[in-house]
Amino acid sequence: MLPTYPYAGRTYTFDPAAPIDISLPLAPGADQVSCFWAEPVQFDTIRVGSFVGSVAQGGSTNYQRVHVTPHGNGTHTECYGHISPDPAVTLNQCLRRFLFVARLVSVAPCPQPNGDLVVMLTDVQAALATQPDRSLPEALVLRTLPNDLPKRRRQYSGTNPTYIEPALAHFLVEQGVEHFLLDLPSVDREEDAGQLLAHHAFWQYPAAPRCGATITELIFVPEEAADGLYLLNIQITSLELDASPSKPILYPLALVPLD
Ligand SMILES: N[C@@H](CC(=O)c1ccccc1NC=O)C(=O)O
Repeated sequence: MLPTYPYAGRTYTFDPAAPIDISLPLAPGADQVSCFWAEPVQFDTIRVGSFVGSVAQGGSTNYQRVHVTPHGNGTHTECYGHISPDPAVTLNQCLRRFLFVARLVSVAPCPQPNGDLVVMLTDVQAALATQPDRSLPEALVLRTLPNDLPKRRRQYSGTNPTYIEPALAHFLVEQGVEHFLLDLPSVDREEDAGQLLAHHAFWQYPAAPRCGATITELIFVPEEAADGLYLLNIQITSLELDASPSKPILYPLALVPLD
């Protein structure tokens, strides 16, 4: 028998043995996704006296230091601490739940007169309208089209990547979406003179900060996942920082028919 999860007055089942991992791996080297001019991930072998933290080099154990840039090296989740001067606003304090109902929606960005590619509110609304149940749960996963595999390794820095229309962020707030996940480096334009309009809109910062709300960037949603409803598990590290490398996992939700 499969476990059930309640949503909107109905009961859904999911299969814990059928996870869809929508995170990108963090690995050393230049062949990994990268944005905002981050240095590649680096693992350094620790040496203390005669000890070497490498079994391959004769040590008893592998023992390495990790050099990682959460916003630039791969899938990461952030809280409004990303745009606040307060160092106490950390993701580890803001994110207190880890299981959510999510809707996956796929949308192509729209070329703008200045050449920018932008995911527009009306296109997200149109994509939602094609789904049998249009309701927006507490999480929205945005897959941009085309969903090409090179996206998993793209070097985004200096390429003016696709971003979202701030009106889309406002819409998500109105709809009560607390967790927004997308396969882009940022919800905002790479270079916008520090405006970060969509970040500010999504977190309602500084007027009324949505403390529990998170944005997860640089996900990759495999083709096998169809648009629809999922159970979403967001796993993070307990770093007391505005952001953490993260591992979002989707489980397809199946509606249990009423008898
Ligand atoms: N667009 C911003 C920079 C920015 O958004 C940013 C810079 C470094 C690391 C992450 C960033 N944004 C991520 O969402 C600016 O032009 O100041």
